[in-house]
Amino acid sequence: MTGWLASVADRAEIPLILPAGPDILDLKDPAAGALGAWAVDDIAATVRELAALPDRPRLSATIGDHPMRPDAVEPAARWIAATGVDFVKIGFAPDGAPDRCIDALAPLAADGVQLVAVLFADLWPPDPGCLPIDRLASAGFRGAMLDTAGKRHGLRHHWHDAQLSSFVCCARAHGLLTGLAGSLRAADIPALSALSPDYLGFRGALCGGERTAGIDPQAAARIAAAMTGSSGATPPPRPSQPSRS
Ligand SMILES: O=C[C@H](O)COP(=O)(O)O
Repeated sequence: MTGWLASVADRAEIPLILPAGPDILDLKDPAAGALGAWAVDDIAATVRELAALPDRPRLSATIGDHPMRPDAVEPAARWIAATGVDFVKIGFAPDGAPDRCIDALAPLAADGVQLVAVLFADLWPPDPGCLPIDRLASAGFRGAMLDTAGKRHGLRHHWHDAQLSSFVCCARAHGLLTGLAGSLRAADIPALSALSPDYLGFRGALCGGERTAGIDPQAAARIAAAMTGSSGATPPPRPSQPSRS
């Protein structure tokens, strides 16, 4: 069954999205770039706040947009991992030294940190054979997600569904969790759910179209309903809300 991920820009958005029941709450500041990072203190506070929630969503956090250099990427990932978040998301582009960055992160994965690679579908060729999936698996990454760095066009503008399906199959065959995102809309959900990724990721669609606008609870409810309709699943129980600070 395909789950869904919701990106939230700050702590104030969390009570707005929780009623929609995302499987993964993704702490990411869209105003600060494709993988804009939250302040570490805010991530750590959110980890603490949500720990007490029954059936809480898992938490992912992005490390920010960095050049593909091990000395930039590895310390940022280590810093975010120290917050205790469930998944640390790291962006990979073909320019620079993505392979060396992946290798530099292997010790973190060996320490038990669940790393998720975000591969930018508008920067890599639309062929899973060109992606470093083998290397990610060997380095101990937990997952690989296709997303877009630019937000003008959606994921399916850059990769056809057959190519996305190959990505899902290839990453899964390597034992990785698989995710698809990139300006996805409710209309994309049936076709992409049919490819059986582990999750679909959303931000813009939760804000009524503009990803730097705040979460719109009604738009979020529409995405939740579309996800439930596609999976045939029972809606998840409504979690209680964390205290605001
Ligand atoms: O991780 C998922 C992204 O936040 C998706 O954002 P987007 O729907 O605005 O492309």
